[in-house]
Amino acid sequence: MIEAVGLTKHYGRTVAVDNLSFTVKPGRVTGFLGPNGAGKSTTMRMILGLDRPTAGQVLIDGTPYRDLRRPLTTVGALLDAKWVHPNRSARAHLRWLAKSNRLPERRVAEVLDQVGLTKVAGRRAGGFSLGMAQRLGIAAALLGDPKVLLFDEPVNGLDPEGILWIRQFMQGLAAEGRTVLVSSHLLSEMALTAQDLVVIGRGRLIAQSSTAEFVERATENTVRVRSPQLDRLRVLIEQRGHAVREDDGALVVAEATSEQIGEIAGAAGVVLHELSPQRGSLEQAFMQLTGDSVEYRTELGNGLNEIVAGTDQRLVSAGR
Ligand SMILES: Nc1ncnc2c1ncn2[C@@H]1O[C@H](COP(=O)(O)OP(=O)(O)OP(=O)(O)O)[C@@H](O)[C@H]1O
Repeated sequence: MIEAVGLTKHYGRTVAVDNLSFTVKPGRVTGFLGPNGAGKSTTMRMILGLDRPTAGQVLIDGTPYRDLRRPLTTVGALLDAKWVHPNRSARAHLRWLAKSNRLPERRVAEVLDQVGLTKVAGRRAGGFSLGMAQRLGIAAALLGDPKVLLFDEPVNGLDPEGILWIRQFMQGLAAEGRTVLVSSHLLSEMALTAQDLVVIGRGRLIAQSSTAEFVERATENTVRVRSPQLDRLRVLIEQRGHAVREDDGALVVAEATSEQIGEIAGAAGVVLHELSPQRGSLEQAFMQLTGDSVEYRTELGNGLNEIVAGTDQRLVSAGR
């Protein structure tokens, strides 16, 4: 479990993280989302004790990082996959990490096996592809068998196979009861990977909820319908009080279910060629809720107040 309470970080006059409170639960993959410059990396660095909060605190299983007696056995992190000596083999890199952190050497073989690098463990890490380097970074994070794992942009630049592997691996770690926090810009990927979300903008909390709830609350549910009798159908639907717009030869009906539209059509004997409920995407929900907090739009408003004005308080409290 990770608990941030009133977490704040100033760099000179820049407020990178501003009174941020959230909880990351064990047994689930939690996506950490926010536009560029939102403060995700700064928050992750504070969780890992690499940056000192200006105010507030963040606890890992109830303890601040700096008070952990053997940090790698509590929390593992992948921040930068290229952080490895290029001439060292993968095995030598992990052995060095294990030794300097007083972890048993048998863990090296175990984690290499876990991430599928056993066969190439003797090769120089500098020659690794990005996908292999990510696996090595994950192996390093797992060395101390920690209950809490942090991944900063783990799928950036990976091919589809690498992305799928990381997704399933993170879900496997969560299924073992671990706490998994993962930041990513790839929203469609996060929609598939993360059960919960913490969304921030300009250092402040925008939403904390399950992924499904986040999408549902921030986007509109519509029904798309096509018919050779489109004009007649449109009149019938509008008579029932639904807002309708036309899109590429189809009608898009707001705030309706496919059952309702099917019944309206059926009762009037109107033939349908398509009747499909449209779910909002994580991208739409994200744009809707973070639109005001994108860093380069600063000149449009008066900074942080804007985000709070655009914040859906129900989402902030949801999932607690
Ligand atoms: N060491 C630093 N010194 C000064 N300002 C910093 C420092 N680190 C971060 N910042 C500023 O703090 C804000 C948050 O940056 P941070 O890197 O945490 O955001 P992010 O959400 O990780 O962004 P991205 O998605 O682009 O990586 C930005 O305005 C950034 O310029």
